[in-house]
Amino acid sequence: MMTRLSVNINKIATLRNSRGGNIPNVLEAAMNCEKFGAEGVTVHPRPDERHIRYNDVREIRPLITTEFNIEGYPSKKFMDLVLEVKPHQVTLVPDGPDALTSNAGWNTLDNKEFLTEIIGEFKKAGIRTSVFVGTEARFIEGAAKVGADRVELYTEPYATDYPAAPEKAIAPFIQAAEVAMESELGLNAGHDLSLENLRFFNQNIPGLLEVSIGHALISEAIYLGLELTILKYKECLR
Ligand SMILES: CC(=O)[C@@H](O)[C@H](O)COP(=O)(O)O
Ligand SMILES: NCC(=O)COP(=O)(O)O
Repeated sequence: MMTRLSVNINKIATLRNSRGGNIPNVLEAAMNCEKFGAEGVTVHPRPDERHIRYNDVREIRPLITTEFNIEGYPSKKFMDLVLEVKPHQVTLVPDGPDALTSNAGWNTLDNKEFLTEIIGEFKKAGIRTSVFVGTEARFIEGAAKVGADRVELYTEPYATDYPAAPEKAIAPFIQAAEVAMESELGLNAGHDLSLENLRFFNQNIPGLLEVSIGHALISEAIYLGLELTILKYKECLR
């Protein structure tokens, strides 16, 4: 099965927010991602709404015909939004409110009770749950124990190490994928994946179901256009 590409459109919203007004239009961008072949749209609302806004999330939901993935820290406000909007998937990320961007996965052992309760709420609402984790086996196994359907591997360390030493960079992720499989968890991945490093990642990670990509993809679209950029990312996933 081919790995699905979910485009994170936070950066489109960040550009719009820099000026006020509605250029570029995030709703149009979400629809265009799907039109140009993305198999999903990801958003990551943050408490200060400096990227995608809560209301954007509400307005995008009815437009999505593929898969809608909402990522974020499960505060009360975030949970209420997700339960109202009912995306196909929610990805829980342990970011503090002032995080510049996501910079770590969950310690699923220390947060066992918290995550179990939250995942239970989303499960009751029929929303698939994914937990953002690093490559440590005990935290992936912990994600299964709190009831998650999937994990999303935090790929920033892979992206950083890939240019100098691809084999070394991928090794912990191959092991993590095996642990996820043994734990009967579906496998997603994201953060800093790009046209440079995506093909190698996908070729080497068994059972990869979905990647969510924003920063590099939207940046490349400035030069190539969104349609060609999405096509190029999808080629890396073949
Ligand atoms: C969880 C993850 O890696 C992404 O959601 C990333 O944090 C993008 O969010 P920003 O665009 O707000 O940095
Ligand atoms: N979950 C990762 C994501 O949505 C996008 O991360 P990035 O490509 O913006 O680093």
